[in-house]
Amino acid sequence: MGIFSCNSEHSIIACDPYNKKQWKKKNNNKKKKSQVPINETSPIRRFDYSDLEAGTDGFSAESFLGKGSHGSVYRAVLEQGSLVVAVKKMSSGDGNGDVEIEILSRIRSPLFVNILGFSLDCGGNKLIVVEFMGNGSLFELLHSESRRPPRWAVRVRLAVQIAEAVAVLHSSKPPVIHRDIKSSNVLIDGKFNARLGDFGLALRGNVEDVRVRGTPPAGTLGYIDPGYVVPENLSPKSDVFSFGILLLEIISGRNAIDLNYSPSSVVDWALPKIKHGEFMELCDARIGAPPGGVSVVRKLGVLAARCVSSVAEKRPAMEEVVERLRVVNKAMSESSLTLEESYWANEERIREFDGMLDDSIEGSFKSPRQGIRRTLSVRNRRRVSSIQTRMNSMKDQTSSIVGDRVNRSNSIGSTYEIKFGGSDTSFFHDRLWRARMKKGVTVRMPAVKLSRSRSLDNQRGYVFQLVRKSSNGNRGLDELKQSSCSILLNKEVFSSTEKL
Ligand SMILES: Nc1ncnc2c1ncn2[C@@H]1O[C@H](COP(=O)(O)OP(=O)(O)OP(=O)(O)O)[C@@H](O)[C@H]1O
Repeated sequence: MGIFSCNSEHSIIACDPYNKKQWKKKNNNKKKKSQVPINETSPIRRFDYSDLEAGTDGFSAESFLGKGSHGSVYRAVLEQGSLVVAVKKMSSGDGNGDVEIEILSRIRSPLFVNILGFSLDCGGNKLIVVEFMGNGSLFELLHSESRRPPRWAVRVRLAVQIAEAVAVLHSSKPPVIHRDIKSSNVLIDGKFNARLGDFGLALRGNVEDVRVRGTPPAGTLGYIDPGYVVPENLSPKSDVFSFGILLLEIISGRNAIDLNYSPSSVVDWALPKIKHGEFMELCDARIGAPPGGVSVVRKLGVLAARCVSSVAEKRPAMEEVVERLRVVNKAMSESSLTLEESYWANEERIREFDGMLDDSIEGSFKSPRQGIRRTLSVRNRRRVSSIQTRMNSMKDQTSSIVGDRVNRSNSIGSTYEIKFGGSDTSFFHDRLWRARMKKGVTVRMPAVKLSRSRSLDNQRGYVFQLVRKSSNGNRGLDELKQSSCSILLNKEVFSSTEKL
């Protein structure tokens, strides 16, 4: 039986002498290390080390993205700025890079952080080049104090995508078991989609395979299946266990293991609450109840509890997890669609929302010159019973968001850019938007577009600065409507960004 070694919050690997020898032999074999296991048809390429060095400014602190147990990760800008990648500089002698290259060169999916290629430095150490994920890791998203915690709609959507990624692995032939599913291995791409990454511990093959059976248990403390203590116990259900922990983390915003709490393990903390039906206590206190209320939390909590069952056979297969999460996702989006949630759905979809608000808002405007102030109101208060088909219908029709619903209507008039400022910066907490706002650049706010409506028409020549008055954590038009936002005018900027 293996001895567990643990490196703080990082991955742990259990070794027995036989395998230790095997791994050592593999890693000491320089010739072998430089032979990247790719075949003729592999989609991955070999990058020049000098290009990676130049693209990261000599692996400078500015390009540094983070450090894991297997090395450091850098952002590299290549090919005259047309290609942005992440470069994983593996610690010398780390065999996980080989595993990652081998697995990722065989399976690709938009749900993964895909490999683009590799490189070797002059010492023969491996560098892996993977897709760059512009929005950091799920761990940072959930736990960073400097970012606003993601809303429910975002959390459930990300959970669906992670589950789908794991299901793709398990259903591939032969199956792949990731063995290190955790929030820091889920990265968020530029469109705010979850991507499963870090395949350094993954195993490809059927559980009966000698190679799989001969590989010592590995994973991360807090996420690893407690039943996976000998190689023979490995199955896709170990990934299901880790996913269950991740789901509890997503629901509660709690770390898998947090010594500030008692009990420190999120499972030990959550399971009694689920058992006693105290579902709302699972919710991340920073965001409160989800749209759909207790029924949604119950579904999520019960699913997570099944995933972390101590009996592996009782855990659902990943396909079932995906199905159940999709149901929750659908139920939630039918309960309510706030503007911010729509925004988080992803930027591309939001672009499709363009024009939706035409004819739906009249402003509360205070002109610096005239000193006139009017109350913001939502003009069109029609409600529809369902928003089920909203995404499909957006491509060919323009719509309007009214309250928390989407109505289809004909778009009228043109729209204006909005300059953010003042207290409104908290409205969007996406890192990118914040960065842009910090720089004082005028950005287009996708969720609130103002038509050249009656109230605006005679006030052309201004940029509208949205000032949120609500102190209860504005979450979108629904609250925008209720909290009587006002819009201030700023002539100078508007004149250069008048029309979209
Ligand atoms: N493709 C990527 N794009 C952008 N940032 C990345 C990418 N891959 C990793 N990072 C950043 O680098 C950090 C370190 O990643 P890495 O995968 O090496 O370690 P980890 O997952 O945090 O820890 P461990 O190695 O213990 O699993 C991540 O937390 C993330 O912030």
